[in-house]
Amino acid sequence: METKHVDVLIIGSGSGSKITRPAASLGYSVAIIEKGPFGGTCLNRGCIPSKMLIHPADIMAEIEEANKFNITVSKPTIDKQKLVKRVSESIDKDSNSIGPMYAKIPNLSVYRGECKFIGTHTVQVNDVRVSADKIFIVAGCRANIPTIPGIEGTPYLTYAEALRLEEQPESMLVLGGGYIAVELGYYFGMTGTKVDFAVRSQLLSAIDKDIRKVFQDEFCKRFPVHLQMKPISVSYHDKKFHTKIQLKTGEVREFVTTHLLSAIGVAPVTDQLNLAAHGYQLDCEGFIKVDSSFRTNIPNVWAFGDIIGHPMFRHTANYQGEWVFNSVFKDTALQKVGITYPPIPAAVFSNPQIGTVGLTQEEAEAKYSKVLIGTADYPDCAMGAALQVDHGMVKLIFAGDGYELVGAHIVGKEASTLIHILIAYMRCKANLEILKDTIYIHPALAEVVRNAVRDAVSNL
Ligand SMILES: Cc1cc2nc3c(=O)[nH]c(=O)nc-3n(C[C@H](O)[C@H](O)[C@H](O)COP(=O)(O)OP(=O)(O)OC[C@H]3O[C@@H](n4cnc5c(N)ncnc54)[C@H](O)[C@@H]3O)c2cc1C
Ligand SMILES: NC(=O)c1ccc[n+]([C@@H]2O[C@H](COP(=O)([O-])OP(=O)(O)OC[C@H]3O[C@@H](n4cnc5c(N)ncnc54)[C@H](O)[C@@H]3O)[C@@H](O)[C@H]2O)c1
Repeated sequence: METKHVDVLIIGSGSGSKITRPAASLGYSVAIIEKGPFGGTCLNRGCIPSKMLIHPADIMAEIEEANKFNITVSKPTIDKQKLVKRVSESIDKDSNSIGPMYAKIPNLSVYRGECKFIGTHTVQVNDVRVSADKIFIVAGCRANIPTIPGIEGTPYLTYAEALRLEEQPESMLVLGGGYIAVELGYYFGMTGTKVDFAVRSQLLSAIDKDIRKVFQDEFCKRFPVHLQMKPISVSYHDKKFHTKIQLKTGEVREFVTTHLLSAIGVAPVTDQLNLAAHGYQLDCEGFIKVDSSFRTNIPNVWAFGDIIGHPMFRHTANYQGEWVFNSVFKDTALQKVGITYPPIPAAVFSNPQIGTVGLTQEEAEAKYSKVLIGTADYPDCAMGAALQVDHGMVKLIFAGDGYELVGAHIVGKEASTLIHILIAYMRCKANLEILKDTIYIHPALAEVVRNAVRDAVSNL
């Protein structure tokens, strides 16, 4: 068995990349271990391919609505095989460019394979034992395995397979109502597949209730969504899934579909890493417990990204990685202080889109005695009329004596972009007065933000 000792070991090449090259460029001996393609979930089976596939779905949705603008378009067709091939090739090219880039760094050793801990500071990958002075565990999550009776052994899809599926599914049942369900289900639904959604509770439960309601109302106009259902059983024969679901009414319905997409959350890969056996503290769901400086309970071992739990976004994992690098290798006093996050935003790239930052109304009301809400609807602003939208909403939440902006939520066209005005305002701790004393471009869609501010003022 070969052994190797390095200064710095990183497990996972997703946001682990925030440590790998920067640490090597400081002259440390560095090792990176990756079991899959370089670039992690976001590049290979997450953010990037999903958005490259959702964009054509958005085009299909625009075409569907073309008649609103007196444009007649004949029914569009989509070459699914070419679309998915193009997306996969583009991603593989990016991912394959990382290895040669790493190979040029003399003090960086690269190990391809699944590693597991065999000591607190030692892992085994293939037939090599690697130990390190400093270890960064950035190994992410995998899709949750559904436990519905009969599903085991059937060719159900998770996001990883769904994003590479070149064939055109005739019909699909989507299990789940979170981010992946509404994004990938929308993609399939708009590109030729008959999609039904089976949701345990409601769509996007973490989103502010008013925003969620607009989303749910619109989404349910497009697709059959079965809320508060309970899966009973799955069987697969004659190339069809037979999924029995108990609906809210108590009725048990069988859905017969060519495809079944399971989108019921993700779980950390801490079991595969054998962490508990070596004294690493995990929470009840298996995520690594870290303090506010991302230190695990084992000295000189840090963890960040999806493997430490919510929020699980690439932008937060990257932010954490940059903070960890800076605080461990540069401004070390920060390790004693811990991270203070700026406002954390998120977007749902479905239809309608959602952009959100800060507290929901429920969270704000639980935290502050004084809460002021302002809302405005897209159709009531000039650009809303030009776009002929019949839905869309901005909701602003101000709190405290000075009415600081503590939450902002948007559902509707361009929500993932529009929310950035409010991310910046929140980052600068802007209050109602500042948002009111701002000139918003006329007649940009951002005027709907101005209208929500005016509504808050009228509610004072
Ligand atoms: C379908 C989908 C769409 C998404 N869309 C968005 C989006 O639009 N915006 C957004 O912000 N986030 C999105 N996310 C979430 C985002 O992808 C994750 O939050 C982010 O990738 C987490 O980064 P990470 O570095 O923590 O983990 P990962 O990117 O998962 O990296 C972990 C790496 O560790 C490797 N690894 C694991 N175990 C081992 C082992 N034992 N040995 C060696 N290597 C190992 C894995 O192969 C992987 O490459 C999406 C996720 C999915 C699934
Ligand atoms: N746009 C984005 O930023 C984006 C997009 C996709 C994924 N993501 C990230 O990836 C993570 C995983 O996404 P996800 O959609 O799988 O998870 P999620 O946590 O968003 O949603 C999981 C859904 O599955 C349901 N569920 C859970 N267990 C179930 C069970 N046993 N039976 C039936 N339903 C069940 C939940 O009620 C929920 O509706 C998200 O938390 C998010 O952080 C982000």
